[in-house]
Amino acid sequence: MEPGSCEAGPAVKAVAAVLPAGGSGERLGGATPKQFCAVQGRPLVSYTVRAMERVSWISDIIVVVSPENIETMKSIVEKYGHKRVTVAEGGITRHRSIFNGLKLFSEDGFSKHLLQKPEVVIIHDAVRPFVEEDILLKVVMAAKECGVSAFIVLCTLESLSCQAAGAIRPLVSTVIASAADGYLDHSLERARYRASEMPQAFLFDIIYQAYQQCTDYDLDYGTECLHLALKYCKTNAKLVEGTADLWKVTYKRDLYAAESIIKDNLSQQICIITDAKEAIVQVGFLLRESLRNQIKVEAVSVCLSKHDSHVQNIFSGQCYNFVCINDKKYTTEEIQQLVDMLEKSNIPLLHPVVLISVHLDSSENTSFSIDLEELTRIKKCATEMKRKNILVYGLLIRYKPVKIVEAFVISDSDGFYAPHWESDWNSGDSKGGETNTIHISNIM
Ligand SMILES: Nc1ccn([C@@H]2O[C@H](COP(=O)(O)OP(=O)(O)OP(=O)(O)O)[C@@H](O)[C@H]2O)c(=O)n1
Ligand SMILES: O=P(O)(O)OC[C@@H](O)[C@@H](O)[C@@H](O)CO
Repeated sequence: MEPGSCEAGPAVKAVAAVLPAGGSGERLGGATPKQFCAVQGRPLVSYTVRAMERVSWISDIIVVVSPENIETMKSIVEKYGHKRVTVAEGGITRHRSIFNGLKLFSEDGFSKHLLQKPEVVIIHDAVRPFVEEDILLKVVMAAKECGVSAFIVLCTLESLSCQAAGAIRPLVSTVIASAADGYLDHSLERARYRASEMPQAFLFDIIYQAYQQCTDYDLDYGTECLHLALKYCKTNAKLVEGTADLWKVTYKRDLYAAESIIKDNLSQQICIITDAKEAIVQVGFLLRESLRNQIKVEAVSVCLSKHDSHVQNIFSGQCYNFVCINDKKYTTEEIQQLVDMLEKSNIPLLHPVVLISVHLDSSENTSFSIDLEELTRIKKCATEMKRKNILVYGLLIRYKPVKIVEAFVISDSDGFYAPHWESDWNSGDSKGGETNTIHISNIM
């Protein structure tokens, strides 16, 4: 999507992201660099790439890795279906890696992928997986706000300009300076200082020229891109308050913390799978709205067929709970097929996985024509799946064109429930255009 062509994106010609991922992770320990450590069976770097991919106005994502990890990174891109990603070769320091990533856009380093040179470039450590679109938009807009592309003029002006921005956080510990003898020299007034985090954003020409002018000392020992823009291009970055989840995975404890956050996020995700007719999908969307009202839903992807590429996404660790909607008569084959796919995908499952099989009945019957055999079959399936720690529920919905008539939930336990439904589903007629929703008021 062309950024700026819609209210969602920044009014910027093109935005790219450079993710430095070329480190060795010494402080974390272990043989595997932290960006490639598996979290829920998936490399940490893939979560950060995914976070950038979710932002439609980022046109190119450059992941910069050490030479020996180029192939590893390319296989991650392929396995998880990452798009808009180019892998670049890193350097011996973070600054050198970032510079190498930026070179892909310069005329002399023009990539064979014909990357579009960005007006604004985001720099974000690949080991900071919890980055959301709003902070990215804030730093990009802040970097753009002077918006003057007369870059050479600006760099020679004495006055500072602001074509850069960086996320900051309050300091947790006080910063002190130690004297040569190892004793306290002085401490800084903590309230006056902030921790520099990521993401950061720059007019591309600003940060590229800063790196070109960098001394080797800066490239080898520096840790702050904002400082380079100030030192070499007199560009004073705008500081943007970031959220607590922008932290960097540095030590083992950070990896454990990242794992529990990722688990919590993923356990909130649901995926609606349906290969039913359009009208049924409509009910699927109504169910989605009801679920949104009832539980915190991180992500929903509607797959129109089981062979849809979305399904591959699911089994590459994107979703962990499933709502399968179909209009076939109470089949359990679908449940078995999904469980088989889950087991074949050998992704580490968040337990328990919830699988709701929704059966829709629009027949004119006065009540559900489910017979005892069908009911027993669903319950038997649910009992078997429970041994695999997969909780299966059958949700039987009988609906008419304008309203839901009745619904039943079946689980492995004895008996079944009949939730009271107040459905103001007016089948999408033009009345007021109010959102159709299904309210599950309570379960008997
Ligand atoms: N030569 C380097 C060094 C670091 N980085 C990247 O810069 C980010 C932040 O750096 P840091 O947390 O220091 O990572 P490491 O250098 O791997 O960690 P350590 O210092 O513990 O070895 C990481 O995504 C890291 O992969 C990089 O691209 N190239
Ligand atoms: O110094 P490290 O390589 O561990 O991490 C880099 C950090 O310094 C950097 O990501 C932020 O402080 C913002 O510049």
